[in-house]
Formats: sequence, structure tokens, C-alpha cells
Amino acid sequence: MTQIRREAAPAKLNLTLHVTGRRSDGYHLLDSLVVFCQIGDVVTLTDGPLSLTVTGPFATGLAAEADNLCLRAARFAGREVAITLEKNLPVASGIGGGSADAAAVLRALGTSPAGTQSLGADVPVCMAGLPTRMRGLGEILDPLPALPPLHLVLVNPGRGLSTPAVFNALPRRENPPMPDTLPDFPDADALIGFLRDCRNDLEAPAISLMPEIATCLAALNDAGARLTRMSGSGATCFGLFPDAARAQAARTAIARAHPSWWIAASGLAPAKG
Ligand SMILES: C[C@@](CO)(OP(=O)(O)O)[C@H](O)COP(=O)(O)OP(=O)(O)OC[C@H]1O[C@@H](n2ccc(N)nc2=O)[C@H](O)[C@@H]1O
Ligand SMILES: Nc1ncnc2c1ncn2[C@@H]1O[C@H](COP(=O)(O)OP(=O)(O)O)[C@@H](O)[C@H]1O
Repeated sequence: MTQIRREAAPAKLNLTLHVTGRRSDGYHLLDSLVVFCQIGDVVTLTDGPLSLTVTGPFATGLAAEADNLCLRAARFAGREVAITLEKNLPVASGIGGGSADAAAVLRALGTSPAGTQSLGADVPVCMAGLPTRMRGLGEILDPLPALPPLHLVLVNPGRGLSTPAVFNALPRRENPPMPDTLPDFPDADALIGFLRDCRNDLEAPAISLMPEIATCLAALNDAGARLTRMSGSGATCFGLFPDAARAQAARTAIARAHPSWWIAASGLAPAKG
């Protein structure tokens, strides 16, 4: 078998997620600062026929079914490939697992991003894989200048959360966007100061469906995070720590107190040329 390509599928993080409206078809208008982590899934593609094998710590949460986003991505590209997905990220967790995997398959196949939002609202931004302001349903993408290094800890309480259920639980669908023009972020202090004035509008509705999310946020705060927030439609939460050593120490302390949670420390994915 000829190996075509091994491609990282970095975890996506919504540092902010403002829900600014809803269209008549039920989809929501978003304004979000999206970044990517150094951790993630990995896809490996070899010559076809089309197939999927899932390995890794979260393989059992995900059958290699026909509607798996890796297979849908290969069909979208019109390519017969055998895909191995190393599933390192929890499933249905607000960090773009399926969309990140689909984007990695498409990148490996050299597919253009045009039309890829039909696979999922998050697929175009995951194809870019760079810090981005994402608007519309996810199709309006404005790349951001390089961000300062961030020291993140990601925490998931171990249960999946349905994205449509969280959007449905939103009490108010028209909320203020981020400022028209984003400031410069010369260092982490500037970025964190800006983020404090922003929101994830899906956080409260997600907590109403899964109260453990509030426990995750409290654990990150107690471990010394400078800012905590939920990503996407949850349930994964992140904390921003002053340096890598304090992020690792927080990861260790939270893991000791909550052995059943998924916890990872990560920096931002390096900018790609
Ligand atoms: C909420 C976000 C924020 O980045 O992240 P996740 O929680 O999925 O990681 C994304 O917009 C999710 O993107 P993705 O997971 O690709 O969404 P899709 O499969 O297209 O849609 C799943 C469901 O989410 C809702 N949805 C999604 C995107 C959007 N702009 N408005 C919506 O209302 C719809 O109910 C839709 O049926
Ligand atoms: N490769 C994939 N990885 C994760 N989930 C997938 C994948 N393909 C299909 N799905 C389906 O998509 C749903 C949303 O999962 P995921 O994309 O991880 O959520 P989120 O975008 O909230 O992180 C899951 O319930 C799962 O059934």
C-alpha cells in the first residue's frame, strides 16, 4: 500500500463565541475567535478502496460508520482512500473533533476549501488551521495576525454534548458581536484582557444541560487559571495559565482530583506558512 499522507487534525478552540442571530433555517450567526492547539487527532491516508479504521483512546466512542466525517470528506473530494483515524480527542466535545478530522482528510488530499461547509459549519476554519475570526455560520473567515503564546489546559467531564441541543437551549439568540475592529494583541496580557470582555454565549445553556461543566470551570479557576471558558457547544472547557510549568501543574492537580476527566495541557498550534 502506498502511504499518501499523515496529517494532524489539531483541536479547535473557540476563545470567544458570540451568537449574534438566527437565520430562518435555524442556523445561528456567530462571531468567534478560533485557535488551534498542539494536541489533536491524526489521520493517515493510503491508497483505497474507501475505508476507515479508528484507533486511539477515544476509538470506542466512535464507530467507523458511513457517516463518519472522515469518510464524508473523502467522498466530498471524490477520492478512494483507506483512512486510519487516531482518535485522541473526546467525541462531541466542542473542540471540533469531527470537523478537524474532515479538514485533515481534505488537506491531505489537496482539496480546495470551497463548499466544504456542507460537511459542517466548522470545517472551513479547521481547513485553515490558523487563528481566525469566524463569522456568519462559519464561512466568513478573517485570519488574525500571529497571537502571543498561550498556555492552555483543556478539561472535559467525560460525556458528549449534542451541538443542536445546546443551540436550542439558548435563551436569547441575538447578542452583541465582538467589536468591529479587533485590537492588537502584543502579549498574553493584552489578549486575556480582551477575552475577559467577550463571552461564549453557549456556556450558560450548556451548563443548564450538563452542570458538570460548571465544575470543570471551577476546577480550572481553583488551579490558578487567569481566564476560563467553555469551547464551542461544550462540554470541553479551557483555562489560560501564565506559563507552561503552571499549566502542567494545574493539569496534574485537576487529574488527581478528577481521575475520570479528560485533561490535556497544550500550547497553540504553530502558525503555518
Ligand atoms: C458550535 C461550533 C462553534 O465553533 O462548534 P462545536 O461545538 O461543534 O465544536 C460550530 O459552529 C459547530 O460546527 P459543526 O459541528 O461543524 O456544526 P454542524 O455539523 O454544521 O451543525 C450541527 C448543528 O449545530 C447547529 N448550528 C451549527 C452551526 C451554526 N452556525 N448554527 C447552528 O445552529 C445546528 O443545529 C446544526 O444542526
Ligand atoms: N471523525 C469524527 N470524530 C468525532 N465525531 C464524529 C466524527 N465523525 C462523525 N462524528 C459525529 O459527530 C458528532 C459531533 O462530534 P464532534 O465533531 O466531536 O463534536 P464537536 O464539534 O462538538 O466537538 C458526534 O456525535 C459523532 O457521532
